[in-house]
Amino acid sequence: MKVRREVLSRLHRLFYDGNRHREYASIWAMKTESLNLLLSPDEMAEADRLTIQKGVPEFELMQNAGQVVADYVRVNFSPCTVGVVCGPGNNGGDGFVVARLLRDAGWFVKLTFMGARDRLGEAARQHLDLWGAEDSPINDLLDECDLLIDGLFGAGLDRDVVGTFAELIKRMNRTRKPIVAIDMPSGIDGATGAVRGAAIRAVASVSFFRLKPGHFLLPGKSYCGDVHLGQIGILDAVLPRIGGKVWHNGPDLWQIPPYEAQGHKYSRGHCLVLSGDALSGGAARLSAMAALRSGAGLVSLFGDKAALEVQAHHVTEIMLKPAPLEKLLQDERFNSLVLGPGAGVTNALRDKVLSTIAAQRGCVLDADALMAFESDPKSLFDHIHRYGGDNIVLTPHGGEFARLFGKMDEAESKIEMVRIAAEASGAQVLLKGADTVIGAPDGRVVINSNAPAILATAGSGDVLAGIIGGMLARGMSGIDAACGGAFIHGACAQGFGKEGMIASDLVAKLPEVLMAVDK
Ligand SMILES: NC(=O)C1=CN([C@@H]2O[C@H](COP(=O)(O)OP(=O)(O)OC[C@H]3O[C@@H](n4cnc5c(N)ncnc54)[C@H](O)[C@@H]3O)[C@@H](O)[C@H]2O)[C@@H](O)CC1
Ligand SMILES: Nc1ncnc2c1ncn2[C@@H]1O[C@H](COP(=O)(O)OP(=O)(O)O)[C@@H](O)[C@H]1O
Ligand SMILES: [K+]
Repeated sequence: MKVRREVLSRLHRLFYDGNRHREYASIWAMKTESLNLLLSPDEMAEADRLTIQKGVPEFELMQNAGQVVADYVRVNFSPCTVGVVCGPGNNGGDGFVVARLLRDAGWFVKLTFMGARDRLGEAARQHLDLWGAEDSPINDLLDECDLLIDGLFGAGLDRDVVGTFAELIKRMNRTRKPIVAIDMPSGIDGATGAVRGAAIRAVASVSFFRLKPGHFLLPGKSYCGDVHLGQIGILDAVLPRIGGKVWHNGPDLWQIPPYEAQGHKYSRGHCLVLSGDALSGGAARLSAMAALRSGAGLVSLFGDKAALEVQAHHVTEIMLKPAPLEKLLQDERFNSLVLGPGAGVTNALRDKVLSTIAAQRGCVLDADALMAFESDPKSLFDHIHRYGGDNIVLTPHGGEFARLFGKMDEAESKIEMVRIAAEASGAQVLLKGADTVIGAPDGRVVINSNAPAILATAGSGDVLAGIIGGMLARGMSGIDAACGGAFIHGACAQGFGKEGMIASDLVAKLPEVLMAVDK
């Protein structure tokens, strides 16, 4: 009898132990110098300043910046007449270098300088002198050139563009000629992606060292065209001093736990998804299928018996658990939950959310699970702070976000909004939309930019919640699961890549995408 108990206990350990919050080494600690790191214009200026302080001449940085842009132009365009429009600061300085290098390469180049020589910095003045040719009247340049280079404003844009400059930007856009922007399209705020008055619509933006949030946040992203990054001699070694906390999402940021040769279904977690009532079960079913396809070892729908009887007609691999949640939560193998899709805003749902948080399970709170707290969000946030939110992901769209976190200042960028929300709630906040921004309570923010507009279809958010639920079941932390989930969701839509996509097509694409992101 004793032996049998020991064997059972060993089996239990082998199968279930350590399953509940099995976390894989987070790779964020190594991300300070990642190429996915995004720097605001102020942080970028600081990187420049620190690099120059360490002995790299500004003249050389500017030369290299111009070289990167000129190389991009030479690779992507055939020799033609190029018009370089230079503004009053160092963005214009880069423009002088581009003009000279293309001229040296035998291209025909015109340049208009919209500033004053004596107000340029030393490096830009030297490069203007090296260019050394006559300024072209802007009308000639716009009429006669086939390709325009926008060197008006970059990281130094510090106010709305009005008057002559706004008019010039509009005229450049109206030519419908291809425009390559140096660093950022002039008029786009590099920190927020906002259009400051007027902005260049570029076919390409060539930037330096690290990209900026404005390259990926809307509307900025839609003004940038192809985004190209080049290295110009700014030192990675300055990055720890800058301490940037915003990243562009991609598989380098997170790791999906690998399938282990000796693994079994319980070692990949069991995800519980709350079913809506008998007439609203499709959303939860989409989440459940997405969680299972994302590699959770097991997925079960739970909820009212009447609802599960309807679900029984639709599901095969997914199990049905009519037991009350309190009872289910006594079983530690249920390590991840998805609550909200199609659930209905009720007090009962509110209680289920609070019980799940108190039981310290990984969970995704979506849609109705968020709206159940609309009148008293503090009770949700207090509970998360009390029991820990590392493995909790809130996935509001813009409307739900405003109702849960209150209307924020219009001028606040999505980055700041999400940062405030994640800190207030104590959980990861994934703010959905045409651009998706994810925040962790410690201030880390990740911008996801791979989602095509075909994702705006009924049920695609339910699939996202399910993917994240599956990732949590596999042992990823809340921030990794949220980032991984958003990226994979976008990649599924890209993989489908055509009109007519419905949410279940995303689920069908998951195996292919998971193979592709597997490292
Ligand atoms: N050492 C550096 O700082 C380096 C900077 N580089 C380039 O320099 C750029 C940043 O240079 P700066 O900091 O000089 O800034 P910018 O050249 O982007 O713009 C600053 C100038 O534009 C004016 N300005 C800003 N907003 C305006 C508005 N709305 N209407 C009218 N005028 C406006 C400012 O008064 C200032 O004269 C980067 O984007 C990059 O292209 C590169 O050369 C690499 C090295
Ligand atoms: N224009 C768009 N471009 C890219 N992604 C989008 C766009 N509109 C919506 N999405 C994405 O589609 C999903 C929609 O989710 P949600 O609003 O919850 O819809 P539903 O409730 O129908 O599932 C989110 O992941 C969102 O980021
Ligand atoms: K520019």
